Amino acid sequence: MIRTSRLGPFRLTTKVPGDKSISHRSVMFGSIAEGVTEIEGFLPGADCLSTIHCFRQMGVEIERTSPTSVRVKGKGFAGLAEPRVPLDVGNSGTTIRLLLGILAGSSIFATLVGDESIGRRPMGRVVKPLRRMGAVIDGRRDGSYTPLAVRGSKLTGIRYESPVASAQVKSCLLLAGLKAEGMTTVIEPSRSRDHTERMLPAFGCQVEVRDREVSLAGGQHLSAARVQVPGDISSAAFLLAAALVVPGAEVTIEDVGLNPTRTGILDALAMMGAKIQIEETGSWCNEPVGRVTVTAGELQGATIGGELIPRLIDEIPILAVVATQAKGTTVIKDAEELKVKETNRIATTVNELRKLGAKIEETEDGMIIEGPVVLSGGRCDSHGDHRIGMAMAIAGLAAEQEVIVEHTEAIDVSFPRFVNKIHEMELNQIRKLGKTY
Ligand SMILES: O=C(O)C1=C[C@@H](OP(=O)(O)O)[C@@H](O)[C@H](O)C1
Ligand SMILES: C=C(OP(=O)(O)O)C(=O)O
Repeated sequence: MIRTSRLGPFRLTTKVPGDKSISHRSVMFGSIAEGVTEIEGFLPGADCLSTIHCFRQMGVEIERTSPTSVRVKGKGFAGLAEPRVPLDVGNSGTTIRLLLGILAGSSIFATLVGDESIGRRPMGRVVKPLRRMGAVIDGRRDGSYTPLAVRGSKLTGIRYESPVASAQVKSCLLLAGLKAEGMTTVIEPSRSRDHTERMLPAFGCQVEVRDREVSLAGGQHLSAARVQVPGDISSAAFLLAAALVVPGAEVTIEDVGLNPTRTGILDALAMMGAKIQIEETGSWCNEPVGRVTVTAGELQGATIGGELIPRLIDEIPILAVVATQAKGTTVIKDAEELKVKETNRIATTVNELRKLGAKIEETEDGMIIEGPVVLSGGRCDSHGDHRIGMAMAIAGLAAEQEVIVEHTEAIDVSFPRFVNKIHEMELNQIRKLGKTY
């Protein structure tokens, strides 16, 4: 459980834990590469630890040399050992979908299970195209849901027009494509995060990107790399949002990933009139990195939809919190994908924010929020969804009464020690004459 209450003006300069998407990929690619991959800035969140656990069960030696440093002794694709027990992906959609792509073209048999939430998430979106490549996969409801079983087999490359802009679908098929005969191409309706395309070249693979189309040739081998993981912009979003719901606040996040396929949240906040300064300071393993500062100020409602959605998909719950403090109507549309995340995030965001006094309506493909409102506060629940838990805790910083968020253990999935950042904000309140404003 986390309790938060209204904050006075504060200034905070901080860093956030490593990017979840990049941390997963660094362990996966390192495991199927030849040689030793060294990862720095790894996210020690539950999801990425699930990825480590799965590869250890396939005989890969993975050493955690510090809480955020990982050494992976790669086995090459062919070196993966057949796991004797089901691979447990926990709560992680990225782990299961990318792993399916790796296993489909392997020479082993494996079963995949996850928690109750994973059991509700659609797997047909990767199982169906993988079967077209020749994969042998079975599972509950004809492979639409976990538990799943994969028997590695010979694959052939395909040209696949994905109906959804999903980096998990794209990455799964590209990983299977590495073991397939011929070319594999994935075309997306709009661009999803491109970490796979950026990281594979660092591991010695050639990937061709043309607008919404990504291709690679089968039969390529990966060789070990050094990966420095930038801070996760999706985690930073919660702290930046705090600067927008607390009058007089300012938050700076350093060393955060600024990959344009991930910075949709900064664009959306700018559309709402937020004062944002972005400074790119470098490139880590083909990923732009920098510093972002958000300063409190008046916000207006905006319409957020279309190609922006895949670039901020995980940030929509916190965007909704910010929208409660913006003047006018905010419409979030084209976001049906939210229904198949850890929870149905349209329903959980709307229901939980309403408990705190927000004016918010659910729609078929998103939500409509009216602001500004003074949130009343009260009791709400993460429903086991890390992003909902954090969004509600940040809402509490602007509420009249205390906000109590239940089931916040889930936050460890992507942002261990999130609550310490709230304490840092509290400690950094600007004090005048011994009073806290
Ligand atoms: O590829 C990834 O690392 C991710 C892709 C996104 O999911 P979809 O591909 O299902 O959109 C995102 O929501 C998830 O947090 C991480
Ligand atoms: C949807 C998420 O992750 P995953 O799909 O990997 O479970 C998330 O982190 O918000």
